[in-house]
Parts: sequence; C-alpha cells; structure tokens
Amino acid sequence: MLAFRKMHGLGNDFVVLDARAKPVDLPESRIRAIGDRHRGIGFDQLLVIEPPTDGSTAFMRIYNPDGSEAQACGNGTRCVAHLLMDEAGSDEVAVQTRRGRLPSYRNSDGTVSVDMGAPMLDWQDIPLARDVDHLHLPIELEVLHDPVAVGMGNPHCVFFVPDAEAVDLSRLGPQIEHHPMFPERTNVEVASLGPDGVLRLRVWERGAGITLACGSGTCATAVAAHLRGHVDASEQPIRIRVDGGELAIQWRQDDGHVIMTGPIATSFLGEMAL
Ligand SMILES: N[C@H](CCC[C@H](N)C(=O)O)C(=O)O
Repeated sequence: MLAFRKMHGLGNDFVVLDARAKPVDLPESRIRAIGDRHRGIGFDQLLVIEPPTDGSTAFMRIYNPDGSEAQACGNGTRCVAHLLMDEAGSDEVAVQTRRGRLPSYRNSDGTVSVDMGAPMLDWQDIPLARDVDHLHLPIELEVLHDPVAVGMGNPHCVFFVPDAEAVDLSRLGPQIEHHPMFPERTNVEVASLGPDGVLRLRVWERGAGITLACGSGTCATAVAAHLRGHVDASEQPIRIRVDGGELAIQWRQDDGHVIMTGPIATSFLGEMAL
C-alpha cells in the first residue's frame, strides 16, 4: 500500500506522493491508472515530493494524467509548499521544480503565494516551433485567433475573446494543444475582461483537459493581458476568475517575477493499492 494525500487549489486537484525517504516506481501505465477517475483515484496532476538538489526544501515532480511530465504547476506548488511549511513549522519554503527554485510563503489570511519566476517570452524558451512574434501568433481556429504565447516553465497559448464562456473549449482546446506551432504541445487559455476589471479565464490543460483552475495558466494570462494593455498587473495583484474561484496575480516590476496567491485545501489522506 502506498500512502497519498489528495489536495487542491480552487478545485485544481492533485494526488501528492512523498518519495523523499523511498523512491516510488512510477511507469507511465501506473500514472495513468492512478489518474483514472473511475478505476483509480483521479487527479489533474500527480505530484511527487523528492529530495532537492539545489538547497530548496524539496523537489516536486509533476505528471499529467496522460503520463507526461510537466515543468511547472502553480497550484500544485502552493499545495506542496503548504505541506512543507506545516512540516517545517515555518511560513516560508522553497520548492524546486524543473522550472527552477520557487520561493513560497503563507499569508496571514491562510492563503499561499508562490513566486513563479519571470515569464519566458523568447520563442525558443516558450518553446515555439519558429521565430514569430509571440504577442501575435499566426494561429486561427474558428472564434480563436491572434493569441499570445507565454512560457511559465511550461507553454501557454492565451486567446482574448469577447466571452470566454461561449467558447467550445473541449472541442477547440485539444486542437490548439497539438498545433504545430508548439513543439512540446501547449496549455490553452481563453480569457475575457469583465466590466468589473476582473479577467474571466477558462483553461484547457496540456495532458489533462479542462480543469477548474490552472495556476501557471493564470500567471501566463496576467502577463499576456498586461503586455496587450488590457490590465496593469504591475502595481498590485489583478484578480482572475477561473471555474473554481479567484486567484490574484502580480507581475512584479523590480525583478520581473510573477507572484500567484490563492487558497489551498487538503481533501483526504489515503492509501492506494494500485
Ligand atoms: N495545473 C497546473 C498546470 C499543470 C501543467 C500541465 N498541464 C502542463 O503544462 O502540461 C498549474 O496550476 O499550473
């Protein structure tokens, strides 16, 4: 039996395994089996806590339900940071991911923030297939056109649309995910600016499908909206409404880092037979 924890950030849900004391054998078939919401446990991402190699509190490995490994996961980082902070009796930790060392901290209202680092805006880093203007990608699919590409460690393709609710994301999302412009596939965001200045965002996640919240997608959308002049995310955090609630994102000017803040929760502890 293998002990696990189920956590979520705004309904973006994770199975968390602790492999610090003993490595866990995770072939792709096992990841898919655990991720099966009917025959397994189900998750948007499987997060494996491993020993760090860069002096961080721990390393966090990220898998999608299709078995692929992701470089970044904003909400997952906040959840694992919460665990590590409880464990250390501290309000601050650093979580190492393939994206780098991500400082994370707990706020007085119980929310958890993560410093997701500076966005990657160079075509090779996002990565895109060729040298094109990342602020205006030559991609068009029905109601979706003229997106912004942003790298948060993982690739994002952000479309601004009049009404995010009206987009058939389950049909169009996978087509953009596999667009040849993205050699490593992409996460897909559709966003619209409400009259209250709040961005409404829906996300089709690479390797996972539609999720209730995608932290790195929210960061990428804040950066894209700022660069396009829809919002000013530099002075104070902007609010982004996803299916599962609201996240606050600031694109700090002094160091260019993106800070994401929101709630996290543990739903249960269990043991899996898989
Ligand atoms: N839910 C995650 C994103 C997972 C990333 C994954 N879908 C990919 O890039 O392949 C987040 O909060 O940032």
